[in-house]
This record gives sequence, C-alpha cells and structure tokens, in this order.
Amino acid sequence: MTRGEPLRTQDPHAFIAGLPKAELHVHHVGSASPRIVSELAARHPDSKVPTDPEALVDYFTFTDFAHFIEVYLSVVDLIRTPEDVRLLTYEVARDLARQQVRYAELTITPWSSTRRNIDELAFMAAIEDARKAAEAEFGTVLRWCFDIPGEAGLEAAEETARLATDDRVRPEGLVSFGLGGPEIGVPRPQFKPYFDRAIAAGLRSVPHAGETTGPETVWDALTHLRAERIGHGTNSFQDPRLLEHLAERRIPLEVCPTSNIATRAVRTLDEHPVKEFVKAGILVTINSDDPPMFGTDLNNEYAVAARLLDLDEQGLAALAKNAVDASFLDEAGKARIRDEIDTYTAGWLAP
Ligand SMILES: Nc1ncnc2c1ncn2[C@@H]1O[C@H](CCC(=O)c2cccc(C(=O)O)c2)[C@@H](O)[C@H]1O
Ligand SMILES: [Zn+2]
Repeated sequence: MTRGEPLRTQDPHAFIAGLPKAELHVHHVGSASPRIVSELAARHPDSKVPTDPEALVDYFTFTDFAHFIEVYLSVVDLIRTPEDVRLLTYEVARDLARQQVRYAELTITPWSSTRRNIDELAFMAAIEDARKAAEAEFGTVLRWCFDIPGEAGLEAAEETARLATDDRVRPEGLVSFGLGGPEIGVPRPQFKPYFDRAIAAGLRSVPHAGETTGPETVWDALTHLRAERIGHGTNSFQDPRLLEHLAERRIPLEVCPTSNIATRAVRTLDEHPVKEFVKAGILVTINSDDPPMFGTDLNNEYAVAARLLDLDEQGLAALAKNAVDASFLDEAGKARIRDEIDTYTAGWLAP
C-alpha cells in the first residue's frame, strides 16, 4: 500500500497490522493457536482433538452454535495442569502482541478448570504469572473477565462468583464479570444475584447477550445484570428502541463479525448488522472472540470492518479508539494508547 493514498481503493492490511489496538472480547481457551492445541492434544492422546494442525481446520468447522460449544469443550478438556494454563495464557499474549494489541481483556471460565481438578490457587497463580511475564516481555497489558458458563447451571454461577469475589483467591488482574455459552434455554435474569455480588466487589458487568437469541436477551442483560457492555448484541438490530437505548446510554457492543458467521449466528458477512449499529450512533468495538477456531485474528476483524463500514485510515483509527474508550483501563492508560494511535496514523498519512 502506498502511503498517502486513500485506503478505500487499497489493501488495508498493512495499516491495520501496525495500528495499536485494544481487544475487549476474546476467550482464553478459544485463543489457543493451532500449534498449542496440537501440542496439548499430543500430550493427551485420549482426546479426540486432532494433533495435526492442518486437520484442525476441518475440526474447527461448525454446523451450528451447539456444535461450536461441543468442539470448544473438547479443547477445554486438553487443559489439565497449571502449567498448561500458564503456557496457554503466555502464548495468547504473544499472539496479541504480534498484532500490536496493547491491551486485552481476556475472558476466562475458571469453573471449567477448577471442576477439572486444577487447584484454584495454582490456576490464579498461573494466569497472573503469564500476565506479568507478557507485560514485561511484550508490553501487552492483560486484564481478566471471569465468566459464568450459563448452561452449566447455578452451581457453576456460584463457584464463578466465589472465585471472582473472594479476596484470598481473586487475581489482581481481574476487572470484569461475564456470562457465556448458549443463550437458548438459559434465561439471563437467574444470574442477577451473582452479578450483584461481582458488581459489589468492584467488577464491571459484561455478559454475552443477543448472540444466538433476540433483543429481549439484551434488555435482560441491561436490566437484570446491569451490563456496561454487551458481548456481541448482534440481534439488537431487531429492536429500534434498543438501538436508541444503547446509543443514548453509551453502552458499547463487542462486535465479533467472523465469529457470528462461523457459529452460524449470522448467514453472511454482508448481512451482518454492524453497519446499522454505527448508523444508530452506538459505540461499536471490533473483536475476535475465539480467533483460531474461527480462522481469524483481530487484524482480520478490522479488515472485515473496514470493508463492511467502508472505512479509511482515519475511520480505522477511530474504531481502534472506540475499543480504548470502552475498555476498563484507567484514564492515563487510555490516553497513552489513544496517543499512540494518533501518532501512528499521522505518520502513516504524512506525505
Ligand atoms: N462465541 C461465544 N459465545 C458464548 N460463549 C463462548 C463463545 N466463545 C467461547 N465461549 C465460552 O464458552 C463457554 C461455555 C462453556 C459451557 O457452556 C459449559 C457447559 C457445561 C460444562 C462446561 C465445562 O467446562 O465442563 C462448560 C463460555 O463460558 C464462554 O466463555
Ligand atoms: Zn464470546
């Protein structure tokens, strides 16, 4: 790409690759690279996960959301020791740093590990050790969102709330509390007491909603779970009043375009409602969700957004700043990344 020429007619990849970014919606286990997955699968030959990274492409082709969760859990099954947890977390940070991600909020489901007999304190020590190493070595700041796997029931919710609020256990890097997994048959209001506890302990509320069910789930997340950002929120487009509400209250959406196609929540990228969200004045952030499982990464999601939203370099820089604004970083941290984005963009556009 030639500097100074309008991006619209050019390939945006080079600009995006160097653009400093923040990632707000990315799952810990869902970020395991094919190399890590095949390494773990080889360590645990009883697993049905392929050891050949090429075979993983087929394995990571999903017929629907339920199939995605089934495959996701087979990868969760590969993580069996605190050392597996530390290695995964550190490698995820390395992949983020390579994409110029300066700050990421990583969604972790601690219950999935403690129920697989990983000691809770050893688990927390493993993620914190990786977080500190990543910040020192790559300059990427990681923070955690602990999420309830909704379909696993209220015992899992109780355990997740305990791990997130008990001062003897909760890790220093924890900033938010989430809710993931299937939405069908898993009403949001039942999780209110757990979100209340997490919020009282100073955590921010970031449930998934409106990914596989309609706008009423997003309303539930706002009303009952006091959501400050919505994971996906894809089907919000079906309710104009909800779009207005999200815009007015400045509730950001964590949009993950390729994920929605891979899990068949949306039929094609061209039908993705992200453009309607922007038109409605909603603070849209672009994210990768479970990048290797969906054959994507954050840079590719920005390229997808550039196409769907018809963005030039300034537009992409504004999108990157949306994620900084919507993050749970402190003001000084936000200002640093915003400045970096401005400096990078000005340098790129200078004749
Ligand atoms: N696009 C997504 N949309 C929603 N969620 C997503 C997405 N990507 C990844 N997740 C993750 O999937 C987990 C689901 C885990 C789950 O349901 C479950 C049920 C029963 C037992 C167990 C177990 O561990 O034994 C787990 C969520 O907590 C979430 O972190
Ligand atoms: Zn997600």
